[in-house]
Amino acid sequence: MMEIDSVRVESSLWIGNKRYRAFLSGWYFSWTEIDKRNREKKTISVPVSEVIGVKEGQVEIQPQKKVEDTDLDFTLFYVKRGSKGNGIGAPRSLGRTQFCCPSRDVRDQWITQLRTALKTHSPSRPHRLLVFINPFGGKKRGKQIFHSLVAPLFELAGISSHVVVTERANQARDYILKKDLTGFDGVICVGGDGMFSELLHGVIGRTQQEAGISEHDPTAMLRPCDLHIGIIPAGSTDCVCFTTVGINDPVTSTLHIIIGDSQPLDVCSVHYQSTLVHYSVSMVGYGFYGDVLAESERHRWMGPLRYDYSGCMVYLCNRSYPGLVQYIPADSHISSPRDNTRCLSGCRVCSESKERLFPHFDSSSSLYSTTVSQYSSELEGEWVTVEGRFKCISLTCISSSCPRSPKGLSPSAHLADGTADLILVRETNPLGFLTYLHRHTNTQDQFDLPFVEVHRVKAVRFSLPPGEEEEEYEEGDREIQTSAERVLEDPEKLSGGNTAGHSQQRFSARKERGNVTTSRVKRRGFVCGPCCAKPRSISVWNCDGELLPHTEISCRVHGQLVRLFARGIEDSAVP
Ligand SMILES: CCCCCCCCCCCCC/C=C/[C@@H](O)[C@H](COP(=O)(O)O)NC(=O)CCCCCCCCCCCCCCC
Ligand SMILES: Nc1ncnc2c1ncn2[C@@H]1O[C@H](COP(=O)(O)OP(=O)(O)O)[C@@H](O)[C@H]1O
Ligand SMILES: [Ca+2]
Repeated sequence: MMEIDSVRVESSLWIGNKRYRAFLSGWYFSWTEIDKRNREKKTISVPVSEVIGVKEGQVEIQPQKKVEDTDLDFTLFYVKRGSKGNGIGAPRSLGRTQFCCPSRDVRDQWITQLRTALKTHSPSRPHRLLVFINPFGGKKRGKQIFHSLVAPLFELAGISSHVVVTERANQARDYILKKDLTGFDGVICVGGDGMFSELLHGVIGRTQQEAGISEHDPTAMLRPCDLHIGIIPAGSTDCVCFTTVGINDPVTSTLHIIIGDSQPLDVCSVHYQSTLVHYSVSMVGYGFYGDVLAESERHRWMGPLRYDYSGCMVYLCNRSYPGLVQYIPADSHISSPRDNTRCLSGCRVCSESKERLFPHFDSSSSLYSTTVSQYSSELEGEWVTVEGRFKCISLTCISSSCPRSPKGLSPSAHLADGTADLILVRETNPLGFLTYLHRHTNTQDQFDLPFVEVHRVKAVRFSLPPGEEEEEYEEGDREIQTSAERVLEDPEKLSGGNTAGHSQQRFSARKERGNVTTSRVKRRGFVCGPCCAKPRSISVWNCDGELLPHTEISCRVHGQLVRLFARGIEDSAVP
């Protein structure tokens, strides 16, 4: 018999030939084995928010779909936590349990009750998603990963998707900026950090355009984006996925998307004079990381290995670069890059940051006050100046961990605290620099070296020493337009109003990818490869895997600007 009251649903059920007592109460669905003497044995509990679907009959979807429509059975699919895989967070897989009921009536009641609970307890699940697949990312397995691993799970969960297989770089970004997105609850990329970056630019640009905020204005307070971004890892580094989920596994990421997990993320805007150049989440890097990226673009055919090969080549060149770095420190009472903490799921530092970042947010109506200033007070503070020769300069909003470096560029960085970590590695001997690099891969502290310093910051700017002035690019001239400008053919709609001059900027760091050719960034005194004869004094910025066309840039952190379908790293056994 089935007992139903306002707080609890209960009945006997069978799994195979074993009898269970099943309960649905509050947020959990549980089943306890009852032995022949009516004693309770072990209980399995699944949060309703982690149920993927409830199907009539005996249903299998792996290794292939099989449905046997029997009267007494129903099959429950849910998120199952696996043991540690090859990441720093636990992988998730699809759990499946087939229940047999005493009657068809009881079966139908269980299905109805479970589906109602699912609707009540999972209000933020997506129903319709826009998916972009880069067929050339990473090992070129994007399409296969989506169709074999992701699509069957979406179908099981009742999520419909519109799929776009990209044919050119920036197609996904332009689509988000230009097309009607009504009805979509999120945008998904199947690819690497470059594809994520396209979605990031599309979503931020579109939100600012709709809010009438100029992305070019370095002091403007950007509007946080409602449309969630999901990442199915199928690229080379997949740093954003690894840092926000703890593992690069397409099934784990798909399950986070289905249950509508939400993880806010800091974003850094990079400006040249008063023009927006790029947004970054994982790394804005000059010196070593810039040179590695420039070199690796020539070896794209090697796939993900190109970074290791180029890393060795650039390491052997043993270069350092002069520069002037200025930064505005973040409040050191809140957190520090050397406090040995990790930003884990439900992080206190990040949740307490929300109020500080959005003092004008009205949580009762989920609205931002339109009467308050569009300009951020976050930029208040003293600029600190550091001058010298550097092996590398890196700025990262998040820890930027990846399989190559499981603790990341800055292990104690926070995903959503409104700050970034600035790492300055001064000129040193090759063994010293190798020690620094190697410490990214083990438990030793990479900041505990005399030539390394790290600062938690809100903004950074970089300039060359006098006499090393910046040059314009000559190659493959292309108009630079920001996200908003691409969509808004009518610039008057932008309230910031300083867009007119920006399309004059020349952007010639032209890159074409995948099956197309790659033309490298060239500048005087900058010759890629280990074979260069003369020392170079200017490197190039690597911004989340893109080469920037400018050297004297300024960067600013925008706290919790976007949201991912993720929940941070849950495993406490992180290195
Ligand atoms: C001796 C071992 C050294 C290991 C050093 C590991 C440092 C790892 C830091 C990782 C920071 C990752 C930041 C993320 C950047 C991505 O956004 C971005 C784009 O990714 P996508 O292609 O998937 O679109 N990726 C990158 O720019 C790649 C940067 C990768 C740098 C790796 C360098 C490997 C260096 C190996 C040096 C070996 C020296 C050996 C000398 C004998
Ligand atoms: N169809 C396509 N052809 C060429 N380039 C593309 C295409 N789709 C996306 N891209 C670009 O390829 C770059 C790399 O893609 P990504 O998915 O990040 O792979 P990887 O991690 O291997 O670099 C991205 O910057 C993206 O803009
Ligand atoms: Ca941060």
